[in-house]
Amino acid sequence: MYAPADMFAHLGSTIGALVFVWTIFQQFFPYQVRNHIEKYSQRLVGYVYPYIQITFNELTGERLMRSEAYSAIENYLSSKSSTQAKRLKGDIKNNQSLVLSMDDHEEVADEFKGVQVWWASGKNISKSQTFSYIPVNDEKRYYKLTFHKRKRDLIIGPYLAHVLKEGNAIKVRNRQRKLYTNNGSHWSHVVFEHPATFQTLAMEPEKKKDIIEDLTAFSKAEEFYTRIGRAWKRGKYLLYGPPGTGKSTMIAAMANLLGYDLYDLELTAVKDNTELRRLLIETSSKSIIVIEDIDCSLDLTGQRRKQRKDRGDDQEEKDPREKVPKEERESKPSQVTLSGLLNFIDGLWSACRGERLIVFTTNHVEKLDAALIRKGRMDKHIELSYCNFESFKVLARNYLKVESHTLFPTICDLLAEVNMTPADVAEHLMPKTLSGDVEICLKNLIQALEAEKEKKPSTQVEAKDQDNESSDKK
Ligand SMILES: Nc1ncnc2c1ncn2[C@@H]1O[C@H](COP(=O)(O)OP(=O)(O)OP(=O)(O)O)[C@@H](O)[C@H]1O
Ligand SMILES: [Mg+2]
Repeated sequence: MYAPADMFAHLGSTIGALVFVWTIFQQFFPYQVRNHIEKYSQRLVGYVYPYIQITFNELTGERLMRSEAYSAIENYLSSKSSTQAKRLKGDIKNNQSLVLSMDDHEEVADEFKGVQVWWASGKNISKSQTFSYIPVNDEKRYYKLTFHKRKRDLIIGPYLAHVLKEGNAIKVRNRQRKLYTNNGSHWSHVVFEHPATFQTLAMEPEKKKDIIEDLTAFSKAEEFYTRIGRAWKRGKYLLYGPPGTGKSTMIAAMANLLGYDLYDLELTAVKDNTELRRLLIETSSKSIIVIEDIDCSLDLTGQRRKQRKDRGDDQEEKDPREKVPKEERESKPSQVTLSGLLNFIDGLWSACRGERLIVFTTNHVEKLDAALIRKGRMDKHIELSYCNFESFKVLARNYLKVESHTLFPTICDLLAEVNMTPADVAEHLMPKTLSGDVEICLKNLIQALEAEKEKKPSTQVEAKDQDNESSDKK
């Protein structure tokens, strides 16, 4: 055995000797001979070395574009790198989260169906010496995959497909999402950054769980549909409830849960069915198309509503919560019809790939034509309603960070009697001072609920009765 100092001295002299031999070899053997020797020595190594290596370069093609495979592998390896590699590189992608990847000349191991593989990162530095004032980056990075040659079929086939699929899925999750709005017949977009999540959404836990499960099942059904050879099923949701009950908030939470883009389709700006068709075709996959306030944005009920109006029993203008004034709607008759909309939704996309979710919202579900909401046309009807005690507890947790309080029973009783939207409850729970005294906020809410109770006892009772009626119908 060598002592450590001796060992280093020995190693040093061995390396020195090897460098010397290599220099002599390069000097005295012409290029062709060297090439031959290298070729045969590699072949010789191939007979004894039982591993296969595949290199994935970062830059490919003539124009040296960034390879999609390389970035998918980088994403795939990011979680493994952060637990295994000793030297890491950090970067913030899409203004969102910190993404870690392994630094050059690091190695991480992975396992697939019991088979071990190794990924190593490396870089080649180009020898071309061009003179330039601007520093030229001549480093060419790559990932090298090493595995046993007996497992060739498994790794080249299923494993690499798995790596690319997972890597792309991570990319979709981390990508910067967009909120599109149609400006007449064209989509324009801004970055979508809404903080809403299902966790912060005030709603009965059971109902919330059911929606989350439905959405997750929808987003994962792609493989199933491809396997059975059917066109991708589109999810159609109808969200209804009074203003301020969280319909728009829930749509943002859906987009955040699934990692989808949002298309806010303003139907009043769409001239006719042809324009609507173009807008819908232009939407990308993995997106949610939102059509807000369908009862106001279109004459969706077509003839039926007209006939009712002729009979003189149209109650619309009496409703103070109507969003678009009636005159405005009449002065701008939209050519988009109910049948046009339903036909597109049901037929058009059967030829397109990719997941799309369509969400309609309305404050007045009772005004919609039965054809639009009948079973089969919509996959799910979700009612968002006034704040009850369960929803209040979510808001109290979000705004005040409290799970329980001596004032909770009073609030529970009041909420059972008074209709207040989650938006209004949230407004009262918003701490007015930096110290955010919980008791002051809860007392504010109690005061507001009591004032509401005093104010309109008859209206509240009517509204409750109506609620009961509509839930009986369902
Ligand atoms: N269920 C809820 N959970 C959490 N916050 C809510 C909820 N409902 C409303 N809010 C709060 O109230 C605000 C208004 O809610 P939102 O815009 O989602 O209501 P809406 O149902 O879409 O109303 P409208 O029918 O007028 O479009 C939101 O910014 C949110 O902070
Ligand atoms: Mg809304």
